[in-house]
Amino acid sequence: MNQHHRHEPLISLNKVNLHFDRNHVLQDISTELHKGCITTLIGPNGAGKTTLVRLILGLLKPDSGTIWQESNLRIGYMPQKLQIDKTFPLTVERFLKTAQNCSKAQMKAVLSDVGASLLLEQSIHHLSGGEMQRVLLARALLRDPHLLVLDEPVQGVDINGQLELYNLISRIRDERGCGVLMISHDLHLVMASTDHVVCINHHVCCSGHPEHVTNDPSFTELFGIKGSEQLAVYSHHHNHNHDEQGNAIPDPASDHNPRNKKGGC
Ligand SMILES: Nc1ncnc2c1ncn2[C@@H]1O[C@H](COP(=O)(O)OP(=O)(O)OP(=O)(O)O)[C@@H](O)[C@H]1O
Repeated sequence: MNQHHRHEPLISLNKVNLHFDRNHVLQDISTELHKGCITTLIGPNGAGKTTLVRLILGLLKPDSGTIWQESNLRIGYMPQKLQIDKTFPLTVERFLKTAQNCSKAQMKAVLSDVGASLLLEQSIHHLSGGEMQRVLLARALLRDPHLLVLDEPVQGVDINGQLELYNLISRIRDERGCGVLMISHDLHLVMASTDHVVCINHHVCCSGHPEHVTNDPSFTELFGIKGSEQLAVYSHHHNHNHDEQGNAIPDPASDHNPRNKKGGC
């Protein structure tokens, strides 16, 4: 077990369920987020990742199950993308102030933390993909969060920039000791920069330390990854099928069936 997991949890979900009308989007989700630990949420499109994040942010309430969080927990949230009216002139400085009432010195310090110290006076509309992600990260950090929640933090960034961003997130975790929850579609890069992986497809399919799961032959079978293939193209082999509501139905004939084989999804 990773040393970070010895920390007390920041947030603990126990058998959380959530429906949108008849769509049972989250089914009996139990997981924990820990101080100093980077947890990555992966799963196919429509699996409920963003919905789970919205629950954790307190924007949605579960239909059943409990979400416990440490008292006075501060969460810094980096959204997937922001719709900003391009006709509305907005510098990075003004944009950062929309999140938190903060001094110029605080803004400079946090921009320097994310390697974007020269951007303060720039228009938000003229930033590159990587610069925008750094500014969004800086904005989330201004709250001095105990938990940083990042929804696809490397979206719109080239491969070198993605690696840099993941390294930056690891460094921020090391320096601040905060917990990190991120949604990612890039399984390969995520494996190198995360402590804990939770794969959901409405329910938790599998979870664990990436070194443990990648050393397990059932992992390759489960995720269908080879070499540097990415999550976007992986074929998600299950040990079960899903009905139209997404409920897991074991396939009795399959050797992926948990009754027939230990471990796996
Ligand atoms: N506010 C809502 N009202 C009704 N249905 C919703 C709502 N939000 C999400 N859904 C549905 O819940 C399911 C899960 O959506 P969610 O955005 O959580 O998936 P995701 O795993 O984040 O997907 P992606 O990887 O494509 O971003 C989808 O079927 C979606 O249509």
